[in-house]
Amino acid sequence: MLTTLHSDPVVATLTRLLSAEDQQDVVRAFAAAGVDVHGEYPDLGAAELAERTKDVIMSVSREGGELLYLLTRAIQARTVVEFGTSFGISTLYLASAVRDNGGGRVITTELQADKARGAQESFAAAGLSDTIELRLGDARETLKDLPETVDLLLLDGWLHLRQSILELVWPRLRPGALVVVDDIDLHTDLDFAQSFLAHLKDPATGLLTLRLPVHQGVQVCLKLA
Ligand SMILES: C[S@@+](CC[C@H](N)C(=O)[O-])C[C@H]1O[C@@H](n2cnc3c(N)ncnc32)[C@H](O)[C@@H]1O
Repeated sequence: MLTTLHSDPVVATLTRLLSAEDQQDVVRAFAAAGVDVHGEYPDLGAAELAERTKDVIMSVSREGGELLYLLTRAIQARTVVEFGTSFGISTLYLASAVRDNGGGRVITTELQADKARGAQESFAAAGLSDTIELRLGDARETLKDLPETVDLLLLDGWLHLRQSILELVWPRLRPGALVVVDDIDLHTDLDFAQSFLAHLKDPATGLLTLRLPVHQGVQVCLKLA
């Protein structure tokens, strides 16, 4: 059976984007942007950090993307929210799954305008524009207005904002919804990363959570009630 993920326009678009990422040295790209990924977590505002890294492709891995497709299909998600579009690679995996679930919407949000424009072009090339709503701006504003029920949330924007975005979207997440956090292994020595992980694991939060050894760690969480 041919899935949307394996259809020609989606394969061609993902191949183009992922090949460009393969050719990029991400550490050098960050350094060129004035951000030392091995140093302190950059003490810059979200917008300044997005501006400086506007040419850096920093997507989910291929395996991570396939995991997103699989999870979205498995729970038959029709409404998905993504924090951090970048060039739209993860969005293409999510939207392919939503289409194959019978249709719905991926609401994704990006702070940096050039990246958002590039992502829109890729969504059109992949034939998935009708399934994706890209909101340009700061997720802390753009995700305030959401559909009544959200089935899956991907947290892939700046690490220090993830807990506040989870809290913003939380009332909309249905029981049984999934929260997927990419790059959970990054900056684990920092306070905000530790307190976010502790929040995910705290039984009082109401999540069942597990780290999967995919790329730089993917934390998959189930909202229990
Ligand atoms: C790791 S990249 C996302 C990668 C993308 N999910 C993918 O797999 O292709 C993080 C992105 O989040 C964006 N971002 C960070 N903070 C944001 C915010 N507060 N609101 C909207 N976008 C934000 C950055 O500009 C950057 O493009």
